[in-house]
Amino acid sequence: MEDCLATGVARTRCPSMTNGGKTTLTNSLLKSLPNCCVIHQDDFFKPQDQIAVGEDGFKQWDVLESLDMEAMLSTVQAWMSSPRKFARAHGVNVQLDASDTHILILEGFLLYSYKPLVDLYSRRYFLTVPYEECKWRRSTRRYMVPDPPGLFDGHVWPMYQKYKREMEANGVEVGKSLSKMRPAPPHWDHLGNLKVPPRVSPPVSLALGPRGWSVPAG
Ligand SMILES: Nc1ncnc2c1ncn2[C@@H]1O[C@H](COP(=O)(O)OP(=O)(O)OP(=O)(O)O)[C@@H](O)[C@H]1O
Ligand SMILES: NC(=O)c1ccc[n+]([C@@H]2O[C@H](CO)[C@@H](O)[C@H]2O)c1
Repeated sequence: MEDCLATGVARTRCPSMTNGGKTTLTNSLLKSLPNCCVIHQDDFFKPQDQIAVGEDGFKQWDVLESLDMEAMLSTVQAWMSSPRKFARAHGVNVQLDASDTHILILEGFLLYSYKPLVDLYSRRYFLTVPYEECKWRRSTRRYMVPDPPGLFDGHVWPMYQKYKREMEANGVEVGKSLSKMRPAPPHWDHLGNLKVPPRVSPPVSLALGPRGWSVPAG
């Protein structure tokens, strides 16, 4: 993540499967990175009465159509048009004496499945935990709408696998060559000096072991 600090404007993403630890990681990064904003994909769930019920009888929370991704994209664009104004409006303490570095973290479970956002990244991360660990963590969670019995195996896990397969098929999977990744645009600081664009590195996959220690994968 330290590469982001060398850039003028950096956008990074912290997606993972459900309960992969992205909120925990994001909160930790927020504490240590200057001028850092976060946008949570979960804040863009549509109202409950707009969530479709599938043939399996489950409310389809884990599909892209259950999220207002246009609204999320607009929020990202608001940050892009003025990171400083966005940070102030969201209560982030803007450090004027530091370099004019601004960082946006997008945190969510379906970030790589919405093309307009996929095209905006400058760093990508994907956290995974094994099935058993994921199922156990999920069983301890209480969402605004509690999971009905069988939701994990009947809907959550199959959708995770489906979208992950699609990501891979679309070339968004981890471990792709550098040339497939676009660098962020150059950025000028407040004195008009061109800042070095971020060094483009391949997306990083962090696989979390059963007790959550992360190791780079692939
Ligand atoms: N490194 C870790 N080791 C062990 N447990 C962890 C670790 N990181 C997160 N957890 C636990 O896993 C659970 C899910 O964590 P977190 O909320 O950060 O995941 P998430 O990916 O944001 O989940 P969701 O998709 O539901 O929003 C929490 O109970 C958290 O305490
Ligand atoms: N945040 C919510 O309102 C909500 C409601 C029902 C289910 N979920 C779950 O959140 C996860 C993503 O963080 C998905 O797996 C949803 O099932 C969220």
